[in-house]
Amino acid sequence: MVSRARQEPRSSSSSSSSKRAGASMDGSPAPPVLLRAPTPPSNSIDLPAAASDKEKSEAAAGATATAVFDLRREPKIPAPFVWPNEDARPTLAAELEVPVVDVGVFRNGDAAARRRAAEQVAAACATHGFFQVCGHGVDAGLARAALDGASDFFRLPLCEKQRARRVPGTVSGYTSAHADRFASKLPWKETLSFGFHDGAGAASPVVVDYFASTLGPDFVGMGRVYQRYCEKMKELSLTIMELLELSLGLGLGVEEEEEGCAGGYYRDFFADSRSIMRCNYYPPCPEPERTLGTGPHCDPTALTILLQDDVGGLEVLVDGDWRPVRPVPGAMVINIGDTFMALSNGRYKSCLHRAVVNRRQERRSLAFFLCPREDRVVRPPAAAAAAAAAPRRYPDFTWADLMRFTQRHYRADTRTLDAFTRWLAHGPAQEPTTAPPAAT
Ligand SMILES: C=C1C[C@]23C[C@@]1(O)CC[C@H]2[C@]1(C)CCC[C@@](C)(C(=O)O)[C@H]1[C@@H]3C(=O)O
Ligand SMILES: O=C(O)CCC(=O)C(=O)O
Ligand SMILES: [Fe+2]
Repeated sequence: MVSRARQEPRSSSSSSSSKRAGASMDGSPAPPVLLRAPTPPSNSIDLPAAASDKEKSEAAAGATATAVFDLRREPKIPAPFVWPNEDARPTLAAELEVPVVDVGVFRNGDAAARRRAAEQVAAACATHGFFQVCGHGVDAGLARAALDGASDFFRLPLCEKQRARRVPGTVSGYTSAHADRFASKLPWKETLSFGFHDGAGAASPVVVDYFASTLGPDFVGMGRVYQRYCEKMKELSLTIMELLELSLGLGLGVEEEEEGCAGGYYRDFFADSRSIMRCNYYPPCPEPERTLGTGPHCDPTALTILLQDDVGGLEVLVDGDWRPVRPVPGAMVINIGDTFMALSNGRYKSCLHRAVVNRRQERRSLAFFLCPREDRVVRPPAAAAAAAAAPRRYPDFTWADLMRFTQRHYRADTRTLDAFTRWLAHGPAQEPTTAPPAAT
């Protein structure tokens, strides 16, 4: 039996000192706190096809209470957090060699440097779909403030965090282990998610407004940190879109390239993006080898920019093995999502990844998910199909449809895009027409 020992995190960490997981104030095991479930929305979230009969009968019976787990007080992991061995397979020790690409060349480099960066990205995206970026223009102080803001939020008492609890059917808000959505394979994490968009559609700073309206005036400072952080994330996303276009050989003409002018199909496609910011908080876990912080999945979104602290836990599936992605100080992790895989007509792959937890240290990661405006039709540029001389791999769809699919019908996992295209062919017809869940 292969040892199931989970790799312990790297020794040094700027994270807070490790806390004993699971001990309540007097040391006795703390029962999960049961709160009455919010009234299910009219179009309640269907359980994924793989849901057990028990889950479906509970849903049909309109479960009257939703367990809310305070993950810092569980001495052993409750049954719903135990994942199948296939998902929680041990980690292969070898870290994944992920190129660190200097994207600063898109602001001040020469065409040759941009081409070299594009070659690094093409090599990564043709295999595991992950690369890291430096020269991203995000001030180290802002990155630190964003990570520390996550610690400050998640250290709040559960009742305070619950003031921001997720609105059913949307991705916005606070959740502890998604216990409000799923009955099994619960992830050992808490998350806080909110939408970001700027430009013509935003009369005021939407992230500041979200924190002020959801958590109150004491949280305006935290909102300002994430407002600024999201603005820099969007800027970086558009630079990476240029880089991806160049790496796919769809790039700007030679003269535009020489002039380094911004533009291109993908950059324009996301100019009015409406993205999702998610703060992940992974408490220390009493039985890390039996659960997962985030289960195996491909991101349904277009691009993910991940800022992780130095604890480690992100893993990518490569040739059947789970390979750690080591935190590189000052760098950010980039991966392609399902929506960009469709935009590249399948030339770049949305790759399987997961997050593992450990006994001793909390871990924080900030994921910025780039998403198109809800009603934009996701369709690859003609050149993408022509260049690959391949037929269209995916049908036209809107992000609103894919978002609704992941929030109301299907738990994003390893086969989301295939399940979605099948649902598109049969599903929406029965779907009551409802406005897409607002990401903000
Ligand atoms: C559109 C989305 C759904 C999830 C957040 C995201 O913005 C992009 C990643 C998705 C997710 C993290 C994939 C794994 C399963 C999931 C349920 C989770 O563990 O949080 C997914 C997110 C979701 O809230 O549905
Ligand atoms: O926390 C991590 O390292 C990964 C999280 C992730 O994949 C996600 O939130 O989509
Ligand atoms: Fe992810």
